[in-house]
Amino acid sequence: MGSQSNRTKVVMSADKPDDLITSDNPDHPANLIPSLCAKFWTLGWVTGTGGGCSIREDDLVYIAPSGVQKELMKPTDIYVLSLAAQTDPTLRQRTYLRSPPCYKPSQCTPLFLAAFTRRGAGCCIHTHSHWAVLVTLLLEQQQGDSSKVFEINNIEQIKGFGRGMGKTGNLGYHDTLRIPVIENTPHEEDLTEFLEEAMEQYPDTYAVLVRRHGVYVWGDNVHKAKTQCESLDYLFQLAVEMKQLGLPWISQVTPVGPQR
Ligand SMILES: CSCCC(=O)C(=O)COP(=O)(O)O
Ligand SMILES: [Zn+2]
Repeated sequence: MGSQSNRTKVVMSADKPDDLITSDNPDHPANLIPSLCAKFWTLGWVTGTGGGCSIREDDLVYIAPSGVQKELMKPTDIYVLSLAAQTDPTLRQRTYLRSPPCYKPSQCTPLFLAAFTRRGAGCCIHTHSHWAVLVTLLLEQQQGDSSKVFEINNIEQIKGFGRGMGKTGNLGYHDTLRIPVIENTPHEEDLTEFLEEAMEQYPDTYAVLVRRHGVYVWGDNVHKAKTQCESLDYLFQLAVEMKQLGLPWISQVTPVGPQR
């Protein structure tokens, strides 16, 4: 296995690339990625340069640099690419409309692109949250296929999740939330094929856990991706604490009141 630099070819193009990341609007992706990452850092999601997030607006994808302190990023650090301009179906060769000097694009880029191309997501967040990692370690203790999926039900915060891309409404209190787990690989970009397999196996999932590493969470837009990532982190923490108390993640609770 080589390093990312000799595995992924990066091509540059664009007339006025800085126009793509210059805006007074705090909700512009080039402003939003740094401000979101600064918030995520306070939650322990993107410490030590790990983790990050990417935003897609129509055809344009905004990506952070690799190996930088994500909470200190500036809009001028952001890469931009056009999804339509990508001709390599494996996305190993990528054409950037804007590329800041001195950096490489995030190693998470092909995983973010999988969420955009395969799910039509508008935002994808990758965290190295302790709670996500601990859940994968607890699952690792289980035998067989049960170690490959996190399942929880009958917890109010499950309502923070959509039913699936293209489906309306959110999960209900009694629904079971299932998040597949893939094994970690030495290089982040090598996770892509396993993330894509998990997406196929769990067509309604909005997240994939990576064993001993973290989690990828996406949504139609920034608001939904952030809501789902926060809900998931809450559930992961709860699950770890439930396990410490000997409480099961799946429970049989008799529904009360009218079922809608
Ligand atoms: C200590 S971070 C190792 C790489 C990683 O897992 C990650 O999420 C960050 O990758 P990037 O290329 O965006 O710095
Ligand atoms: Zn990572």
